[in-house]
Order: sequence, then structure tokens, then C-alpha cells
Amino acid sequence: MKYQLLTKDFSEFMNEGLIYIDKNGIIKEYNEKAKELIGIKRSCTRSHSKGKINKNDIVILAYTSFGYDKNGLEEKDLKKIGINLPNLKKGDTLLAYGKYESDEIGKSKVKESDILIDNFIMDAKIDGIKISSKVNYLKRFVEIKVDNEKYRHYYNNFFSHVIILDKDSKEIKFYQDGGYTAWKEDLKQILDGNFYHEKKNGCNEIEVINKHILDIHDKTEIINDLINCSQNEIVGYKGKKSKINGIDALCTLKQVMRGSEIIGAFLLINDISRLRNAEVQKEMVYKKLKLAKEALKNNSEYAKLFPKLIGSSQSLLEVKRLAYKASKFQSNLLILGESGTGKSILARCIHEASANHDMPFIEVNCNSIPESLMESELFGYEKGAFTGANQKGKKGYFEMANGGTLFLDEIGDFPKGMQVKLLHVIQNKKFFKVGGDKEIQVNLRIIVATNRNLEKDVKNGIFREDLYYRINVFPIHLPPLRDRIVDIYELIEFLLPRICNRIGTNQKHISGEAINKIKAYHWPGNIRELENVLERAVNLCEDKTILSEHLKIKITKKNIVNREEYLRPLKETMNSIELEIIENVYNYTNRDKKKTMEILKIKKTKLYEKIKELKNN
Ligand SMILES: Nc1ncnc2c1ncn2[C@@H]1O[C@H](COP(=O)(O)OP(=O)(O)OP(=O)(O)O)[C@@H](O)[C@H]1O
Repeated sequence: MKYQLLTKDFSEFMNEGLIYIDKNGIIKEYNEKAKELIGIKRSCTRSHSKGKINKNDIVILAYTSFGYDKNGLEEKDLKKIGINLPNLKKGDTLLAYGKYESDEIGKSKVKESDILIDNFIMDAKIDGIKISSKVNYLKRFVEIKVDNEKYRHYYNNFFSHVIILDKDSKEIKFYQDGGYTAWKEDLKQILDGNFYHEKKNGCNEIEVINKHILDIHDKTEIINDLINCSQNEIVGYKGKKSKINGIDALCTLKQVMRGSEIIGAFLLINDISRLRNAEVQKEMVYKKLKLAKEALKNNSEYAKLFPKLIGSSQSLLEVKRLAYKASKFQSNLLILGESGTGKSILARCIHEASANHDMPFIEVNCNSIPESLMESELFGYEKGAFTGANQKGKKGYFEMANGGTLFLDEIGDFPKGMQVKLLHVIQNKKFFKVGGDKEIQVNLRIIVATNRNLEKDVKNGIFREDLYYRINVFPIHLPPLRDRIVDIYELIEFLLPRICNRIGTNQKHISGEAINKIKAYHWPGNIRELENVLERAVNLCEDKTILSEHLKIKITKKNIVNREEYLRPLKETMNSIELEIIENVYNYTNRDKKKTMEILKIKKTKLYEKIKELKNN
């Protein structure tokens, strides 16, 4: 087969990292994405010169998951800074400090991986210097603070943060930054006495073109395959799951031919670490849910009772608790919540959990019935009651629901003229059919729902006050999706397979980046909108994984106006809105500064200023 090498210009547009080597293993092309993924190019905020560690230098380290680094430390290496932790396990979070090759005993703090907390912090003082290290699992950053200088790093799967202070001056002589494996700056290498590179404030890049691939990369399986492929030892492959510099990636290898001669090979790297990250986060949510459930042990029945009502956030558990209580007695209920939050589904769940679950559940959408037909639809009519009526007469919804539940959705749209009749029947459980003279007695539960502010409607004279008090005996408020965004994982897990089945397509997964986009959005249409967006994405996505570009949602100003925090100077509010927009877009572009500036049409100085502000928040 004949392959043409992609031109440089084109490769810079690619979403995948691309590395091309000739048959001698010399790197001829290394696109921007590959540099970014491997950390060949990194942006540093502070400078330090090239150097190596010396006896009595102070080492401060913060490992999110000990032992997960390639070439990383082993427990025995920690002894070099006076730390002895024989029970330290792979994956534990480790915060520690100590002096290199000194007799002094270092200090450490360890958190096992299955203990769930939001922050893990260690504060200390060493030789009069205040140090503080912290892992924030929610925002996924790890930070070391020396006096008041903060070194923060955001991570996907793990990060090993290190700062070294000079024994005499106590100045920072080394700090860890992204891409440390490519820069050969793993702590193990440093503690073994190897030199670390100089860092310049701004963009730092390792020269890779015309270097041998093994000068830049270790001889891992994938790099070995690349060399073998360029030498025709293997033909290549597509989409193999592998690790490159600790990043989970799908790797594709192809030979490059000129005529019939093999002149090299290229490696395409598709970063899937974010997907893994989403998995990890999902797992954390599940674990938190488990803890929450344990905390609510006494009432655990209701958590299990409504499996159709997906979500385990605190606020939804509270809804389930109330709904469980409500299902156990025959009182009328009012369900409040924005459109698409699941009011209908909740009403049905309550009916199904009640003693009368095998009796009818009748759902009526009040705004779909013309006012002129409302009475006959609700209460039925006798034969010949009016022209055009059914000869035999008809049962109304109240009679149909007898013994079970009548669910009146959109009660806020109930015509004013009919409200008094509704009040009567709710109070007395008795009514007359249209054209009838016999009062009919029913025994049923009435659940009403609305997305309107009924209190306001009462004030404005649109809704009868007496009816409002009658139906507001037991209100349940369903929170909007944006206020229980942790439920997004379970909802997607529930909805996606159903949508795929319905459409008749293969099951799809969702990328971590897409989940981030979903989480950043405000979901004015709630779960109904989420269903629609996912369905559209399934239709647009030709592969197995839904990417953020398949999600047709926009993070607009409209999404953020629904706030009650404006009682302060306008300038402050505007600043925080601006910050929020920048943060959203920055996260949306996967922390791509260039893209963020392009989208927002802002200058570099402004973006950097705002990012700094975000970091300090
Ligand atoms: N917690 C949930 N778990 C699973 N699906 C849900 C949940 N909440 C809502 N849905 C789904 O979202 C869609 C909208 O829900 P539903 O019709 O119950 O909302 P609603 O609040 O009654 O909306 P409206 O006010 O517009 O009538 C439905 O397809 C429903 O199945």
C-alpha cells in the first residue's frame, strides 16, 4: 500500500498527535498536538536554572497517586529525604517533605485511595519557611505553597508535584511542571542525582526535529513498535490502546512509502485520558452516593423505591424522601419544578409506590384541553348533554381515575372560570357530570404539577387563592438539572443506551471532554433537553464515542442570568460573570488558550490576567 506523508501544515490542524520518523529513527515531524500531549512544549510561569539536587536541600512533594508514574518513585526512594513509609500503597495520595540525604526525619501524610474527601492538606514549617501542600480532588489540582508563592497544577489522572529549595538560600531551585517525563524530570531521576533542565518564564520547548526518537522517548512498547514499523519489521496497526508518557492513548501506526521503498513510519496518538478521567470521576460520584446512602440508612427504602427516577444527588434524594412519605398516605400533592425536570415521572412513581398502584393512573395536561371542553373532559357528560356529544355519554378523567391517581399537569394554566369547580371537587370528592343531576362520589388522590410561580399568579389574580392553599398541602420541589449536575453521569448512563436502542444504532460511549461540556451548560430545558441533545449527538456521531462537537449546545449569556447574587456593585457582578464565561470557554476548549482567545476575541494579556484570577479564587 502506498502512503503519502501528510504535509506539515495539515498535521498542525489535526486533533491527534502525530510523530513521523524516518527508517533510521530520526524524528522528521512532531506536530503541535503531540508536543502538547507529551509535554515537549510547556508554558512555565517562573524561571530557574539548570541544576541538580544537593545534600540538605529541602524537597517538598505532593503525589496525587503514588506509584502511578512511569519511572516514578518507589517507597524505598523516599528514604533519601528521611521518609519511611513501609505501608504506603500504590495509588495513595502522599504529601511529604524532608531534607535530601540528611539525618533529619522528614514528615509525611498519606491518604488511602478509597477514602473520599474533597481536599487533602498538609501545612508545616521547615527552617522558618511556611509550606503547604494540597490535593483538591473536586477541582483536580495539586498545589504546593512556599511562603505565599503558589505552584498549582491541574491534572487528569495523576500528577507528581515537587519543589526543591536550596539548603542555604532557601530559594526555589526546581519545581515540577507538565511533561516531566519527556523532560526527564521525574523525581526518581532527580533524587538519583541527575540534572534537571533550566526553565524559562514563558514557552519552553525541547528541540525534537532531527533527534533520534530514543533521545526523546524511552523505549516503551509503542515507541519500539514505531521503530520496528519504520524498519518494516511490523506493518502497523490502527487504534491500539496503549500508554505513551503515562497518557492513555489510542495509537495508530503506519508505514510511509516512497514508490516501493519504506522510508519511515508515523504514529498517530489519540488522547483518551479524559475518558478515563470521566470514569474515575464517575466512580467517585458512585462512591459518594454510597456514602450518602449509608448516612441515610434509616430511610434507605425510599432511595431504592424510585428506580425510574434517575439521580442520587442530595437534592434528588430529598425529593425521593418526600415522595416516599407522600406515597404512603392518600393526601393530594403539588409538584413544582421547571419544565423537563421530571414532574410527570415523579407523579407516576408516587402512584406506583402507593397502596393503590394497581388502580388507574390518569395523566391530564391541562393546557392541551380547550377551555370550552374542560368541564366535560374532567367530569364527563350524560347522553345528549350537548350537540356533538357521544350518544352514550362519557366518563370524565375524575371518574376514570377513581380508586387511583389523577395527575393534573400544568395546573397553572387551568382556566380561571373552572378553578372554582376544581376546588369543589378537590374538597368534596363529589361532582356532577355535564347534563347530569346525580352527584358522583370518587375516591382518588390528586397530584397537580406546574412550572409556574403559583404564588405570583395568586398575587396577580390569575390563580384563585383558595385553590392554591388547597393544593399546596404537600409541595415537592424538583430541582433543575443545573443544581444537581452530579446526576448527569447516571442520567447519561441511563438515557444513552435507551436512545441507541430506540434509534436502532450501536451502543455509544461519551468522551470526557463531552461530559465536561455537558457539565458546563445550564440546561434550561432540563432532562428533556438532555435527552434531545443526546439523541441528536447519537445521530451525528458516526463512531462509537460521542465527542463534544456532537453536542449541539451553546454556553450563552442566557444560561448564566438565572442568579440571585446581584445585590452588590455592578462592577463586581460584571467581573464575576466575565470570569465565569472565560472559565467556561477555557474549560470548553480543553484549556486551549489560543482557542479561548479566538472564540472570545480577547487579548492574551486579558486572558492571562483572568486565568491568574481564577487560580487565586
Ligand atoms: N430523574 C429522571 N430520571 C429519568 N428520566 C427523567 C428524569 N427526569 C425526567 N426524565 C425524563 O425527562 C423527560 C421529561 O420529564 P417529564 O415529562 O416528567 O418532565 P416535566 O417536569 O413533567 O416536564 P413539563 O413541565 O414540561 O411537563 C421525560 O422523557 C422523562 O422520562
